Amino acid sequence: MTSSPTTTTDDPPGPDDGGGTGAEPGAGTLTGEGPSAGDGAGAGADTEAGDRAGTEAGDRTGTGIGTGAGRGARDRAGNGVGTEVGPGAPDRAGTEAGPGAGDHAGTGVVTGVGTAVGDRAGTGGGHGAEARATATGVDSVPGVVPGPQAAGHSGLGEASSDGDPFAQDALPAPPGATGALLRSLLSARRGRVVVAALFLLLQQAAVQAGPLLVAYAIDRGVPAFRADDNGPLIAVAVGYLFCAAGAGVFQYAFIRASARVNQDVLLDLRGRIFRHAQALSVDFHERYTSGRLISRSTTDVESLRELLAEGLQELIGVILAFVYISAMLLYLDLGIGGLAVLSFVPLYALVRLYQHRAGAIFGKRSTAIAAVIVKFAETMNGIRPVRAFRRERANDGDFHALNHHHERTNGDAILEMARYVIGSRLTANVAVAGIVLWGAFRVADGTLALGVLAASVLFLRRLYDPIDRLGMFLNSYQSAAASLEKIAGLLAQTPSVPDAASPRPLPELTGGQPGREVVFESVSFSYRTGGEVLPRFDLTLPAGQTVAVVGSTGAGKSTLAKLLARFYDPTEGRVLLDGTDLRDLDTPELRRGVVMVTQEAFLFSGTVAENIAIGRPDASRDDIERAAKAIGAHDFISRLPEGYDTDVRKRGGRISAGQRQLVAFARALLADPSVLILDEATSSLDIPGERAVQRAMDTVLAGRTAVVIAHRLSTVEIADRVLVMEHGRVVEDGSPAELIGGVGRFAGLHRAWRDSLA
Ligand SMILES: Nc1ncnc2c1ncn2[C@@H]1O[C@H](COP(=O)(O)OP(=O)(O)OP(=O)(O)O)[C@@H](O)[C@H]1O
Repeated sequence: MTSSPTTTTDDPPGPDDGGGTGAEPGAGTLTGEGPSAGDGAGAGADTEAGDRAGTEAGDRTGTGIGTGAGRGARDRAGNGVGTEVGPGAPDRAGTEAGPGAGDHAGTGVVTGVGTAVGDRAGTGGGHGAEARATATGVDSVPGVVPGPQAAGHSGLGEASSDGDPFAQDALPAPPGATGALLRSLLSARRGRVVVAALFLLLQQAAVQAGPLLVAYAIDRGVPAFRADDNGPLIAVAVGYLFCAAGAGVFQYAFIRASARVNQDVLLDLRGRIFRHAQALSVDFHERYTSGRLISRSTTDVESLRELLAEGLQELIGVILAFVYISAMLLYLDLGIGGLAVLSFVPLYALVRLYQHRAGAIFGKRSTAIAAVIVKFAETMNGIRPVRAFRRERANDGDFHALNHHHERTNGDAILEMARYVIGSRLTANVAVAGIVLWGAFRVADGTLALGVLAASVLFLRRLYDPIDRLGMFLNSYQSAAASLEKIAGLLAQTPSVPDAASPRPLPELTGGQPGREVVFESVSFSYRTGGEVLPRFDLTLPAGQTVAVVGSTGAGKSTLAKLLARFYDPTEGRVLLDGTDLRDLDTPELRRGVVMVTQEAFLFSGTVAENIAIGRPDASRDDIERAAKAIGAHDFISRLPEGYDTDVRKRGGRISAGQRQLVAFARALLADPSVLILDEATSSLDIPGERAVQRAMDTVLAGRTAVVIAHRLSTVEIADRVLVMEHGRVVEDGSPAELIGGVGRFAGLHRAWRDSLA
């Protein structure tokens, strides 16, 4: 990324930011009430959201305490859209509200609430604003699958420093890493590689025996036959058959042996990519989109497959043929052999030139196909905002450009190959013509046997034929080298949140201890790509306390939560869990101790029961059902076609956002962590759904330390303590009653919310 991260808190809402929407009657008031108003454009992308991030980018703009006001607006306006906008719908609010904001004044009253508040503001506000929203969408959360506007341009926007607008933000492989990767892949199966090479050697020997037998037949067999001795000719015929059969058998043996090596290598490589990517920290995934990871483990691995399956065989075949045929030619006749060897000089120069030029082209081609995949994946992941914002045409345009760019790089590669083939054939034909002419004169002089000339011509044809194949090899090699370099770059990444070198256990929980104490000690935090998000602070959360964190979008609530979940380590200071630095904890122990339920309540493919059991893989069906009952999810799960055994992907459409939340809560309840972090999703829940989630929340929060990033004032009321955050700082801290009774920011928000319900 060349552009600097833009936090929209520094980007005051200009006339375009929400202009069209904020001006709508009613909307202005509401957004003014909400602390979110105008800030945080583009910051809404939920960094945990992964592939849903595109949908969510900006949707959370309506979050924060202003959400209550939004709901009020809905109630007054009698417009269903308001429900979704007001509470800061994680995936529908911005999406559906956005387009209405600028385009339909009628709904603008309500939809304006959501859109004016955050980055969607741009959409309603007009083209200028859209352009800005695009920039912030990409920049404010670098690397996260961007929001709808951003998605439209991401492939183009991630320009690399080499000036290629289509280039991905590639991870450069350290020097020597590519070779080391290939060596490590092959050396693990050295024995089989040697066996395969041996078969290839034998196959080549059998193939290349042909011209020698022809020379023998012409120069010895025919004169002997004339002298009534047909033994040499019969021997040649038998030898020829024998060699042909041998070539076939060895070819088969080679293909079998090499196929096993190839399969193993690819299996190994894909496994390494998956394991490594999964082990990398959250910040890596925020930078490196899933589309690019897919590209690494599909097209890039595939190009290595081509190299191994065909390219290497070609190369070894060509090298063996060159060595063997040169030796035979020199053996048959030093002069002809010497000329043939001399012709290698211009051919070698051609090969080097091609290698050099094709290298650059293949690098671009691999990048170009990755950009196509990224664009495709992003668009499909964010299909709802794409529809809602009518991005189809713009997306078509972007995709067309990326697709064409890929096709052009492909065309360049083909042209380069054509130049190479024509050049090499020309050189080879000139060499053959010269040698034949000179050989013919020598046959006429009687200084060269006709059989030797015939065999030499056959050998020469066999010598130069593989040059095309060498081009093929170079093709696969360049393509695989470019891909391997990208894979090596990915595998060279180290987690920014490393496992503890010598992990320390957490102190045993004493009976009845409600959760664990959390201490942020002199903590400050900056994302890799931006300025300080959380200036130095100290904060203690006593064991068992339920803390609601509220504040405007971009205030740093999620960042605080992510430090506690150790998605990131603080830039300075420590986060302590019952006195132990999170960095010193064994990762499984940390994951058991601190659980974060993110807004999107992600469900994995598998059954509902399996999804709940992720919280505790050894849980019995009874445990799972007990957790679901406690949360209030049992009834809806029982009504699913196959109850707990319903596949959530196949029937995912049947599981609503609120139900997903309940499943996520049941999962958390089963995991039974001592610290639970809840990034409250409120958005697309209807009133009964919201109530169900609220009740479930009471259950899941009980008996543990809990941090809730609260978007609803009703949630805040169940907390023991409220932290109001602004610009990375806690500006108010107290019990809900204290803060409501005071004169601070929270009191104002609460009054606005109460009034909106009146
Ligand atoms: N991965 C990231 N890289 C760089 N900056 C980031 C990243 N994630 C968040 N930020 C920035 O950090 C600041 C705090 O963001 P954070 O997500 O913590 O806010 P928040 O209060 O949770 O907002 P919201 O209510 O919208 O979720 C914002 O300015 C945001 O742009």
